[in-house]
Amino acid sequence: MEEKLNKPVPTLFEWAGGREAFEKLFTTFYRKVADDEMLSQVFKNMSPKHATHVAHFVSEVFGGPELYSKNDSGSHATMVGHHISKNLSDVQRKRWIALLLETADEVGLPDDPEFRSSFVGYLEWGSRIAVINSNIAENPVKADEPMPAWGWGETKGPYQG
Ligand code: HEM
Repeated sequence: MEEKLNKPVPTLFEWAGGREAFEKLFTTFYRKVADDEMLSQVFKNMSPKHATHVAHFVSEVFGGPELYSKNDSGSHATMVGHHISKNLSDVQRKRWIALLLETADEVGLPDDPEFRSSFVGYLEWGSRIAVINSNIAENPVKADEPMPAWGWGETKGPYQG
């Protein structure tokens, strides 16, 4: 029992496979987005760096290195700023999540119940906030606010086994 308690807890970033895993996930995903009847319209102006930026943002939120806030010179406010006034709908949000989860299976992201529960929890949380922010005209996040952080949450992790 003691030994189990002393086991180091991996971050979601580490558990998922690190930077490479997130870059593969989002690069594959945004390729699918470009071919998707509904989402291709929403992302018609995305930059060639979009997939990498989102991969870096999520990596950092999941406990990885400061790939978005340092390497990409981004911040929580920068990310939120990209959604302001985009007028996203809940139908688009649901399609975004469905396609991303399909891609997660395709690229072999860990499929254990605990990781997937934390992952889906984050996507539900983040995507709902993105839709809310997309329907307001001013960025509510100040430039110096810290990046969000996401962990294993209430499910606890398979690392305990
Ligand atoms: C957890 C959820 C989400 C995260 C972490 C996220 C993250 C990001 C980031 C980091 C950017 C900036 C990319 C760059 O620097 O090039 C961005 C832009 C954007 N996101 Fe999201 N996003 C989320 C959900 C969504 C959803 C659900 C939608 C729509 C269905 C959406 C639509 C957009 C659009 C339209 C842009 C701007 C693209 C452009 O440059 O034209 N996002 N997002």
